Amino acid sequence: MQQLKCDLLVIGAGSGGLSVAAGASQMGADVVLLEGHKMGGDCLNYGCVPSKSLIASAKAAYGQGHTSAFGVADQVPQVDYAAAMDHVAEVVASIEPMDSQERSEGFGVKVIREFGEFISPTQVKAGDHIITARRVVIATGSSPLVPAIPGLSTVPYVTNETLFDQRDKPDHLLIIGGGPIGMEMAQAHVRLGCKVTVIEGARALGKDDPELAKVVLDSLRDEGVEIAEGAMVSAVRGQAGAIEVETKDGSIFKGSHLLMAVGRKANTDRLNLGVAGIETNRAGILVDDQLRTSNKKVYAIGDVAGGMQFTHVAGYQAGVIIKSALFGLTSKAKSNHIPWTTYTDPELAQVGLTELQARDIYGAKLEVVRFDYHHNDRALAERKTKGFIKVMVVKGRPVGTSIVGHQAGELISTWSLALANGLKMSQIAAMVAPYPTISEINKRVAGAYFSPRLFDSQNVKRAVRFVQRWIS
Ligand SMILES: Cc1cc2nc3c(=O)[nH]c(=O)nc-3n(C[C@H](O)[C@H](O)[C@H](O)COP(=O)(O)OP(=O)(O)OC[C@H]3O[C@@H](n4cnc5c(N)ncnc54)[C@H](O)[C@@H]3O)c2cc1C
Ligand SMILES: NC(=O)c1ccc[n+]([C@@H]2O[C@H](COP(=O)([O-])OP(=O)(O)OC[C@H]3O[C@@H](n4cnc5c(N)ncnc54)[C@H](O)[C@@H]3O)[C@@H](O)[C@H]2O)c1
Repeated sequence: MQQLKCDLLVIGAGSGGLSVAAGASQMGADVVLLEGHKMGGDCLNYGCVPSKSLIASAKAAYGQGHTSAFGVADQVPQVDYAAAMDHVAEVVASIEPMDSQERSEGFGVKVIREFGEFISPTQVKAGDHIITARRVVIATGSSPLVPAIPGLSTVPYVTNETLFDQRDKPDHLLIIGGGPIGMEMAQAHVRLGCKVTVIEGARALGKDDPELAKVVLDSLRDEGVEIAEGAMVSAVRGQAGAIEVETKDGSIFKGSHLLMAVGRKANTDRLNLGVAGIETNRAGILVDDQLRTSNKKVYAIGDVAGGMQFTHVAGYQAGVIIKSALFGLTSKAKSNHIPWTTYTDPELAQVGLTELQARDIYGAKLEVVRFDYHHNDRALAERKTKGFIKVMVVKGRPVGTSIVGHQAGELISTWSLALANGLKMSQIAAMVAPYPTISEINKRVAGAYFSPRLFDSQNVKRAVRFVQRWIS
């Protein structure tokens, strides 16, 4: 056994772990990073990158069939599913160097390609190394949850970890779960020429404002995706090419392939957390607002910490703990300014409170302002007029923003900035956006907040009449 000592031991080289290790090492800490599987974790290998790359193929296919409104004849897209998946693999490969062992080593990090497990509150064993660290960061991510549905273990199915290895185009893809994975992959596959059925036990896109989710779901249905909601799966049977999914009410859905997308399970199994006094619940490792576990020398970040499960959250949390682990400063993680986007077409983006949440908290003090895409000139030029923004405002400051429409994921960052810094609607209204851009929507919705105050106010009208009498 080789004994190692370090300032910071990071377990898991995904979105969170890579950021902590690189940041801490470049600031002078002695860092060891463990990775038992692929460098880059879920986001690079099985998550964000492959899914957005496949969505890009699907968008290209859809685009070919929808050009006539622009004066260019529609084409029937000739989709080569295997080639689309090869494009996905190429994109992953092009990003791999950014997350590689060599890059981390370039920052001075010692990388050990082994799974780690605690053998004491401050010691972790990885292969033939025992590492003693001043502070440990657990960033081991999550895996697809595969529930014990009767019959599931007897049929072939894919998860996000195997979907992108597939080269045979599914004739009819059944997807269990209508969350972001299910809905993004449903639209991608229908656009690539597959029949698609989504079977969702509750409400599809259930974490988002239902008014906005409906715009996305209607679009997907218009494109041919069958979406069954309130359809909890109770049994699965069949064989490759002929799969049947049964729901609690006795409905049966038939398809050729099956994708399981029913949520995530925190990667804690291999860690031997008990020996380190680290507590967990169903969602993952329990952390306080400084991301410390019940063992105060150990932090947990990213998906394994059971909160919002996004790459940008893991990256943000990495920054939070670097401050406290390296400089001993109190550093708290906030969540009110964390946005998320589901990359369907139209996109669906949220930051802060939804309308329902804001109404629960603020009641009559809440004002909701809206602006529709069809009033935006660029959206009209591009024929992307579906969608709207709504901003929840309390005493002149936004407390949440929801956007459904073209580039919603790009537009939402402005509102994260506003929430992170407690900006007022007047500060958003003071911004000037270039004409004609989709981003004018952000300014116009702030304008919509002030319009009734300016244009419907008798006081303003009286003041203008008064001043006009006196100026020459
Ligand atoms: C299909 C899909 C699409 C997604 N799309 C988006 C998106 O568009 N935008 C977005 O923000 N998020 C997206 N996500 C979520 C995003 O991928 C995760 O939130 C993010 O990867 C979490 O980062 P992490 O560092 O917590 O974990 P990971 O990136 O998963 O890294 C964890 C690493 O730890 C390693 N590991 C586990 N146990 C051990 C151990 N004991 N010892 C050593 N190493 C270990 C694993 O092998 C892995 O490499 C998507 C997820 C999926 C599944
Ligand atoms: N664009 C993005 O940022 C993006 C994209 C994909 C995934 N992600 C991340 O990955 C996480 C996981 O995504 P997900 O879609 O797997 O999970 P999810 O938890 O968001 O959705 C899973 C869905 O499956 C349903 N379900 C569970 N059991 C079922 C059953 N037996 N029968 C029918 N339906 C059932 C649930 O009601 C839920 O709606 C997301 O929460 C998100 O954090 C992010």
